Amino acid sequence: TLSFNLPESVPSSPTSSVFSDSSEITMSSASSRPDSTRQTSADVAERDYFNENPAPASLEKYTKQAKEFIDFHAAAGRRVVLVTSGGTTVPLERQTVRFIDNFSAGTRGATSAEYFLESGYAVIFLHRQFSLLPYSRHYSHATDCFLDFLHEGPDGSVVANEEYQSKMLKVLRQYNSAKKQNLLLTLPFTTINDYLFVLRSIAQLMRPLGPSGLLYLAAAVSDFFVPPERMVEHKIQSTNATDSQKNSAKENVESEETFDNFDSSPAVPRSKRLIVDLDPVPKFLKNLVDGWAPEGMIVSFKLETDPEILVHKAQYSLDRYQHHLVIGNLLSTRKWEVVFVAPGQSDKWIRVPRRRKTIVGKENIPDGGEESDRPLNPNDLPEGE
Ligand SMILES: CC(C)(COP(=O)(O)O)[C@@H](O)C(=O)NCCC(=O)N[C@@H](CSSC[C@H](N)C(=O)O)C(=O)O
Repeated sequence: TLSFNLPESVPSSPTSSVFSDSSEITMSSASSRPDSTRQTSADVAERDYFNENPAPASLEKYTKQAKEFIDFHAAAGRRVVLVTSGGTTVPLERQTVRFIDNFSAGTRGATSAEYFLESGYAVIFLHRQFSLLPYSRHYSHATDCFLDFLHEGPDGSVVANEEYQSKMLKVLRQYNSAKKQNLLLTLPFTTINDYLFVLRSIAQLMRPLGPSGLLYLAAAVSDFFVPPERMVEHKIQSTNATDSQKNSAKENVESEETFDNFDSSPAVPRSKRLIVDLDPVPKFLKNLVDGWAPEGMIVSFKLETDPEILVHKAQYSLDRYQHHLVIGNLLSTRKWEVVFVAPGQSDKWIRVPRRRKTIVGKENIPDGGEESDRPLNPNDLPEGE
């Protein structure tokens, strides 16, 4: 079983198993973090971002809910994990019609949250609105229409089909148990701005937990966004824009001038093209590790599509942010394998045996993975995955 062995200072409690596997990843509290007393460029970027972007309307409500949840479980001596899940969006208009999305169904986060709950954690599930949720993910519209699991009983009641009864009853009992014990708090986000404000607030609330607080960042987070001063109010027009719309869109057109040397499609006149000018999102992981939750246990995920760079990028992230674990995964094989990159430990690929369903499959979480020192060849995947 993979164990997050928390440092000695944490109250003794069973190690948590997140992925069932024979490997042992020991996470000890990071001791070599830079001096957090001096103002760094990350501090300046954080201050500017949160001063220049509007707090989401839900921030105060979610902060209150999270504080009550954390206080309740801290008083019970229970470990708390913040699981982030799903993709953040980057709106292109204030009255958003178009947006740039980051890929994520929420399967990784929702499944991991179930395992944390079954391992005795209290879970704050900060998730993309309408993405998969713990337990209900097994019956969500995204995978199977839940009505296909039901039929009308002889007395007109709604009955689960025989073949699904045992599994559905198990999931329902787990779900109701989590609800009854107040072990699961679900908070939705949509945009990158929602996500960053709420993440910062919750991470700061978790600070008193010290290493009993685990931050498990599985959300697919935007790296670029449209800053407020360049965000148009109304839907960007493709044709027949009124003068006022032309004027407001003019700001967008103006920015095209700076892209002259990118003009790679002369066939399409400039006025017909939409060239989007994005700024980088502050590298918030640095702020989180050094300032928001400096004593927390922090696990981030690194998503790549090129197997040649994944481990390097994961190691770079770990070296740059000095947190506890980076779980790397490739888009094409994310359901079958992940690589653990931890300080002072060799990289460890963990893979679901190909004869079984996926690492986050609906039916059977594998009772043991395979270890390897190299990624899967995407061409080796079974049909249909
Ligand atoms: C999104 C998936 C692949 C799960 O997929 P579903 O099961 O379909 O939900 C997840 O495993 C993952 O890699 N999540 C992390 C993806 C991500 O955006 N990672 C960031 C790092 S965390 S965002 C941190 C920010 N960019 C910074 O560096 O400060 C990256 O790769 O760059």
